[in-house]
Amino acid sequence: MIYYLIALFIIIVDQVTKYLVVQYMELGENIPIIENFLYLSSHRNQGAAWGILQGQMYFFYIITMLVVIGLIVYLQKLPNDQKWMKFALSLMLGGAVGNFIDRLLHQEVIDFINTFIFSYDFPIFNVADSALVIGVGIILVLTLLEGKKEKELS
Ligand SMILES: CCC[C@@H]1OC(=O)[C@@H](C)C[C@H](C)CCCCC(=O)CCC[C@@H](CC)/C=C/C=C(\COC)CC[C@@H](O)[C@@H](O)C[C@H](O)CNC1=O
Repeated sequence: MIYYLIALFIIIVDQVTKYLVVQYMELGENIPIIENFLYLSSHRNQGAAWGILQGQMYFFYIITMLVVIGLIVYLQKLPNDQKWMKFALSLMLGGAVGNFIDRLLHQEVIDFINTFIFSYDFPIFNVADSALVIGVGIILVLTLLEGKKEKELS
């Protein structure tokens, strides 16, 4: 149950930050937070990561629905001792729903976090994307650790 509250928290933070960007920033406006590293840039994306599949909303609705159903089934099935795994799934659930709301309401996703990682202009993203990527990252680490443990045991 707590995991749905985490997902809900992610959705609220995601939607509130997007609301503030829409309300208080012009499209294309750039606000430097840390020069040459972190900027707030009001941006819209009709696609997925790196703007792939622009405008394919029905595809995104179907994929996101499958992702959300998969995450809920997995959250229900996993034993309660798998806290980190369930935490990662709840982050991804919140992220997927956050972007889904944008796609349903606006047929595009609101992005505003603009970072220059090693001077590479990484695509502008949002809180939902961050939750998704962190969730994927935690699952990757858990899987690697699991694999390592098995190797030591065998
Ligand atoms: C994070 C997944 C993208 C997110 O997927 C979603 O919504 C899911 C729930 C539904 C999609 C329809 C299906 C997944 C597509 C998978 C994908 O795309 C490959 C992703 C790899 C990933 C490694 C795990 C890289 C990460 C990139 C970025 C995130 O950096 C933090 C750049 C984000 C910017 O391009 C920004 O404009 C994107 C915009 O906000 C819309 N966001 C989405 O479509």
